[in-house]
Amino acid sequence: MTDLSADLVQQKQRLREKLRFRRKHFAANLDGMAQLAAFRALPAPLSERLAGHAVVGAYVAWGDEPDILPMFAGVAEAGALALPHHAARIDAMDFRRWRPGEPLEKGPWSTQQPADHAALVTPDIIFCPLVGFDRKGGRIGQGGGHYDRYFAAHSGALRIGIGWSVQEIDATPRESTDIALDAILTEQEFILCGDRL
Ligand SMILES: Nc1nc2c(c(=O)[nH]1)N(C=O)[C@@H](CNc1ccc(C(=O)N[C@@H](CCC(=O)O)C(=O)O)cc1)CN2
Ligand SMILES: Nc1ncnc2c1ncn2[C@@H]1O[C@H](COP(=O)(O)OP(=O)(O)OP(=O)(O)O)[C@@H](O)[C@H]1O
Repeated sequence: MTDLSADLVQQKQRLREKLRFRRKHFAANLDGMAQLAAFRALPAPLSERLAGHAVVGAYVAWGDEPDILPMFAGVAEAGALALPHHAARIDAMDFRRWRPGEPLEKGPWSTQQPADHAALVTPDIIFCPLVGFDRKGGRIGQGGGHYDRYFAAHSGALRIGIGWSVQEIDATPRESTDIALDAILTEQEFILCGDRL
């Protein structure tokens, strides 16, 4: 690792700690009505994409992440919802189909995931949880590089970041392996980045 990339990794780690703290306090102070209203409706450009039976990659909220599954109730009933899955910590992240009523299991990173025998699918559009973001589509995740590697291997899938508005920063330190988001959805706005949507 060069000194420059070591420095970027350190900068990102410091930002992650600060942003997780902000996210925790924001989520703890959201009142019940605000919780109910947040992330319940898809912005028009996204619902148009989903109408064509696109396979949607979402996630089961963990800790203070926004819960987005209610937004995809119809998609899930139609059998077009996929969730991240890890066979083991050393294995790459993939996506498995999941329908309401099917079991979820605790994965090797403690997140809830479909059973190991669930069908492997490739989402057309991926909603990924953020630790931090900027308006140009820069993203800070958990730090494992799992989404970065998945995005690199599946560059055709649309990438939508999900976060609370307080997770915004002016600019995220960018490593060569970072892949920009196409859009970001917060409880307040839908931010388009790039020209794929
Ligand atoms: N809800 C949700 N599901 C998800 C993710 C996520 O961030 N949120 N993932 C996103 O990749 C994948 C799971 N992978 C994860 C990898 C690392 C950590 C994490 O918090 N790591 C801690 C250290 C944990 C440890 O070493 O024990 C950290 O980086 O501080 C979380 C999830 C797939 N599913
Ligand atoms: N396409 C890739 N191929 C190989 N290594 C990668 C790739 N993408 C990321 N990495 C590695 O993963 C490390 C962590 O990446 P980064 O700090 O960007 O994580 P993150 O984006 O916060 O996490 P995630 O992608 O899981 O949400 C990077 O320093 C890099 O070494």
